[in-house]
Order: sequence, then structure tokens, then C-alpha cells
Amino acid sequence: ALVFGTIGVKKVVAMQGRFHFYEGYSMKEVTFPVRVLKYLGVEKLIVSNASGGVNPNYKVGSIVIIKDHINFMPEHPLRGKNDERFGPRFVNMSEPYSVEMIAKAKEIAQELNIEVHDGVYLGLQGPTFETLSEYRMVKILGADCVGMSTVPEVIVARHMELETFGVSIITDMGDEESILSVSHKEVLEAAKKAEPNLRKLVKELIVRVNGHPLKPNQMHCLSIFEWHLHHCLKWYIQFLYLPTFFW
Ligand SMILES: O=P(O)(O)O[C@@H]1C[C@H](O)[C@@H](CO)O1
Ligand code: HPA
Repeated sequence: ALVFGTIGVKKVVAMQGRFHFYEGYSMKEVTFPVRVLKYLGVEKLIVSNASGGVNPNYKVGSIVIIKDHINFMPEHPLRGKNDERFGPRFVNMSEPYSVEMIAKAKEIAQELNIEVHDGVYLGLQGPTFETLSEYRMVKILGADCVGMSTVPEVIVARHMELETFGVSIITDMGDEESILSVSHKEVLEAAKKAEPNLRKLVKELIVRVNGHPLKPNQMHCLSIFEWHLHHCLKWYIQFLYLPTFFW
């Protein structure tokens, strides 16, 4: 479901849940919502996820601002014929996560006294959690945390020039000394604990981040239905992409 609302003067649409490659969806299906949101006029994408931490400075419940990612997913969302209407064949990935939004989020975190880290997220297929050797590999490869989502959506967002901010909640530590066991239940519980701070941070980021009125050319691909929707949304549209358990 897409949930429409406002935060301050900003219009927000949130995806209630997301699709994962491990669930059997193709990468095109996983990333389709991002394309739809872009054509609804969304300017900024905020992605969140739960991940396993391999950086020893993290602990369960840490909020990590994603500064970069490593794509270790088995299929690329842009594989196949490129549709130039969406974006170029070869996409510049030198700034997948907006430096400006990262700086603003850090500033807000400091003001609100919320502890945040930054780090590199590595995306694996899942659905298995990593073996201890795989966690070690993730660390050696230069990542700080590992998960099973986000990377495909961010690639497609960059393809369409959607400015993106990403945040990860560390729900388990994949470190050989401290790892006990990890289950989805623990992931949900740890994510829930981080929810109040994450909610404050993201809300404030949405309020403070710059937005622009929709440009006329953002309308040209909209269907009649979308056109009406567009008019309801008027000026600012932002996209808040939080898994259901954060709401
Ligand atoms: O959708 P995300 O990446 O936040 O969810 C993580 C990865 C798996 O879907 C699930 C494992 O518990 O949490
Ligand atoms: O340790 C993890 N590995 C992969 N995905 C995850 N999602 C939450 N925790 C993890």
C-alpha cells in the first residue's frame, strides 16, 4: 500500500512494506515502486532497512546513516534493454546517497541528541543470514553492515535522478565474538526499539530538507489517474520508504 500524508508542509508518500528479491520477485518488480514514485513527482527518496553490523563500533539498535553501498546482489536491476525515458544506460554511482541529506541528518541527530553512525551497506541476496565466515568477508570487503534489500531500489533511484537518503538499523552483530544467533523475530524487536529515534530523525529531515514545486515536465508521463493524484499532492512530494514495522 502507498500511504499518503503530510509532514510539516511536505507531502509524503510511504510504501507500507517492500518487495525483496529473496521472496521470488524479479529485480524489475522489486524496483518498480521506485519508478512509479518518480512519475508521481517524488523528488527525494528515503530508504530504511534492518541489517547485521560488522563494524565493532556498532551495537544492536545503532542507527547507521548509509554513506555508500556495495552491490553483491545476484542480478542487476538495470540489466536488459535500457529505456532512455527513465535514465541513461550507464549510471554514475559516485554519490548514491545524497551528501547534502547526510550532512543535514547528522546535524539534526546532534541537535536531538540521537547517536548516529555512518557506514557502508553491503547487499546480499538472502534469505539466509550470513555464516560467520560470510560476516568476516563482508568486513574484509569494506562494508560496515549487511542486509538483503535497498541496493536495487537505490540503483534505480539513481537511474532516475532521485536524490536518496538511506538509514539502517543494526538489529544483530555479525561479529565472531559477540554473535549468538539471529532470527527474524530478534530483527523486528531490535528495529522496534530504534523506532522512536529513527522516527524523530526522519521526520525532522523531511521538514528541513529542501523541496521544489513540481516542474511542468514531470507531468508528461502521468496517466489520467496519476494526473488527479498529482493535483491532490500539489507542491511538495517526498517519499518515505519505511518498512511497516517502523510505523
Ligand atoms: O527489508 P529489510 O532489508 O529492512 O529487512 C531485513 C532483511 C530481511 O528482509 C529481514 C531479515 O530479518 O530484515
Ligand atoms: O545479519 C543480517 N544479515 C542480513 N540481513 C539482515 N537483516 C537484518 N539482519 C541481517
